[in-house]
Amino acid sequence: MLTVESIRAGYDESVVLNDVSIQAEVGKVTAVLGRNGVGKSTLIKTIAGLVKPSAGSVEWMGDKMEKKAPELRARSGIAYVPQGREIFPSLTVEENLLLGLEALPKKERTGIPKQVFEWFPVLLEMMHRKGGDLSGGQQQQLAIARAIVGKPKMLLLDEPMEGIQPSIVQLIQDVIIEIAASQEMGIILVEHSLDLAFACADYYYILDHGTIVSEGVTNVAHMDMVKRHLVV
Ligand SMILES: Nc1ncnc2c1ncn2[C@@H]1O[C@H](COP(=O)(O)OP(=O)(O)OP(=O)(O)O)[C@@H](O)[C@H]1O
Repeated sequence: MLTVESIRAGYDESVVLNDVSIQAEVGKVTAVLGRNGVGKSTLIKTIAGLVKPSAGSVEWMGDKMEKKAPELRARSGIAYVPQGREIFPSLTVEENLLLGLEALPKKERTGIPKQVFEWFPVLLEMMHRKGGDLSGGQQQQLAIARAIVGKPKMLLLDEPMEGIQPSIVQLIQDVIIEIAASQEMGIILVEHSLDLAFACADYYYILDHGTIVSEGVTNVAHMDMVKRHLVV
């Protein structure tokens, strides 16, 4: 279980998140929704350790995390895939994936798990191409796959479907659902599209003006109410 409790965080003088609390479970997809600029990425970066909170706590599998460096959080099973497909463009697909193994202890680095290519077959076809030569959708698949090879227990995905063609959006959604169903990983999905989030998440939180204004299970009954929070 990942528990974010009463987090206050931001940049320099500006407070972006104020008293934000969320929980995410292994085996479940937890969506963080909200309009542009409300602080979704800041929340996920606070969990990953890239933004330091000025108050509140982040607890992961019983350990306090808020003072731990991003590398230590990664080693404890929290993987972060930032917005904008940050892969290494001059390295091949294979080299990018091998770098993902670095999150594991040395003795567990036994090669790229085959499952990754079952989820993202295009990466097998493109193994020896440079990351920078892949399409946007292929780069996004590589970014997610690179996180998965490190066998995280909680995967933080920041708008993984943004600007991607519909067929790849569907594929990424299917993989997100399968990953959670495997019960070995949880996912926190930052998303601004209600439809995409509700298509794969079990539970949702809505951020607005730096606080959580609504949360619940992702069922049809909640959709209208959620929509009201998301319209500008
Ligand atoms: N590095 C930074 N330095 C200063 N301010 C920042 C920084 N990153 C984000 N902000 C500001 O913090 C606020 C929240 O940004 P954040 O990226 O967390 O929102 P978001 O909900 O993820 O937005 P989007 O949906 O557009 O990605 C915005 O006002 C943004 O301009």
